[in-house]
Amino acid sequence: MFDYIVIGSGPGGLALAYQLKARDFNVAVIENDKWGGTCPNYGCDPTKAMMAVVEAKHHADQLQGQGLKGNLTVDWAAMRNRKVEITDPYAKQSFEGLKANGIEAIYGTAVFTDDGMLLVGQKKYQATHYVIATGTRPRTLAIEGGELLNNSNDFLELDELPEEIVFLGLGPIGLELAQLANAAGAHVTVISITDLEISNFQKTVGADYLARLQADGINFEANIAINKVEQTERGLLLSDGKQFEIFADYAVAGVGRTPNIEQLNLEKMNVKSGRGGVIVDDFLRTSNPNIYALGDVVQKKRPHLTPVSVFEGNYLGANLGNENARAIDYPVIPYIIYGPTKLAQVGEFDESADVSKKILDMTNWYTYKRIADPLAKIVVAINRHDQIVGASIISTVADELINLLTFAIQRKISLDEMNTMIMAYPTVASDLSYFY
Ligand SMILES: Cc1cc2nc3c(=O)[nH]c(=O)nc-3n(C[C@H](O)[C@H](O)[C@H](O)COP(=O)(O)OP(=O)(O)OC[C@H]3O[C@@H](n4cnc5c(N)ncnc54)[C@H](O)[C@@H]3O)c2cc1C
Ligand SMILES: NC(=O)c1ccc[n+]([C@@H]2O[C@H](COP(=O)([O-])OP(=O)(O)OC[C@H]3O[C@@H](n4cnc5c(N)ncnc54)[C@H](O)[C@@H]3O)[C@@H](O)[C@H]2O)c1
Repeated sequence: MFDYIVIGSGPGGLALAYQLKARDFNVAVIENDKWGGTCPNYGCDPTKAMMAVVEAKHHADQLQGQGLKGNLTVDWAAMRNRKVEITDPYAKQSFEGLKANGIEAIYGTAVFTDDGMLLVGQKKYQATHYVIATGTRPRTLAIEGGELLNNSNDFLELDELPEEIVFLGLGPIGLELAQLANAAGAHVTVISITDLEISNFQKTVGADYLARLQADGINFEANIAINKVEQTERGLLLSDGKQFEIFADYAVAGVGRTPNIEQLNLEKMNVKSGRGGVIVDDFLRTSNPNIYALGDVVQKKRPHLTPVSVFEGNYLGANLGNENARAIDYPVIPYIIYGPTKLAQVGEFDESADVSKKILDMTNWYTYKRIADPLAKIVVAINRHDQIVGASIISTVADELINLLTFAIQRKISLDEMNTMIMAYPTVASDLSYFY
């Protein structure tokens, strides 16, 4: 009998398991795929390991004729092999880490049984409390020939890069994978079911971002709902049943993710769920008092990101079994779409009498001139206390700047306070006081 069984060994489940173990609870983690979950095996880490190569090429391209000579090319197979070398050891290390820390690591698919226990293979396990941390998987499209579409996992495993690739979806998966394929020499088209607008980002920087990708050679098609995929002699044929048709050697659906809940038998345990996943309250409790849920598998408005799952894991790790548990209180959450140019956003932009918004073109600031960044822009929202409350950035180094602004927003740092600090120059941090 365990105190806690955590179902799913992703970043959220692991953060929780280690915290509970440190509090001397008897803990088990169950995993039915690669230890460590989506982020290190199929998500953040593999994509960003490959993106590092693409970023280096773009940086060199930007300095062509300004001291650098000679064109660089991206070698897909070598880039993929590097990704494998970096990320492959993680699953084993993750499993061994659990064992070394006295956490029971059980391999197999967990299914709740009628008597409130968990069945994994032929064996039953019992705990006082269970935590569902089973994440999501790629969403499939229920269209004719939908099985001919690949997903992000398939794409990242490709040994050779097909020549003509179509991506469906204008989310981070479609946009990031399209940039990897394009940089490695494929002819890439991204098909959006909506207008060409990146949702949740400030419009001006979102439009700049798409223009950058177009300038890099990616084609975009807007307001097209693909409803049929066929295998033809010329390759895959994707069509919308009206006028639109496109041939491709390979097609990837980046159309969102589906919560991993069907296998669990949640109805038996009276755990309520919706289309977005398991329903929880502000204490991450499900409708069953003995079962909690965290991470991507939870139906929530907040973004599905590794640091959010870890935050929830840490929250439960500190609060489970604690009579004075406090409701979860999320900080502001930064969000990035990666690429050689990054799009990053944090905070709120609701303009009111209290909040004003300004757009600064930073392209000619020394920070960006030095690295020959072709476009650097920020939208900042400032309140009447002279505190930054929102920031939306496009630049090569937006991933660095967004975290500093996250800190400034979360800590409510005003211009006066910012000016009490000295930042190393020239860095993105040395520009911070210019945003007020
Ligand atoms: C291509 C891609 C790129 C991404 N890039 C980023 C990024 O740059 N930055 C970022 O912050 N986030 C990124 N994400 C999102 C990030 O990977 C997830 O938010 C994060 O992994 C969620 O963690 P989790 O612990 O909630 O779930 P997961 O990491 O999904 O872990 C859940 C685990 O539960 C297991 N499981 C499921 N059902 C069962 C069962 N019945 N029994 C046993 N085990 C089960 C699964 O196999 C899985 O290993 C990316 C995702 C993808 C797909
Ligand atoms: N940089 C990052 O942090 C990062 C990178 C990759 C993935 N992720 C996470 O992975 C998750 C999944 O990403 P995603 O891009 O698949 O999902 P998403 O939900 O962000 O975007 C899905 C896209 O698919 C489109 N779409 C929906 N139905 C469609 C259809 N029938 N045909 C064509 N297009 C359709 C939507 O309009 C949208 O543009 C997200 O939760 C995200 O947080 C994060």
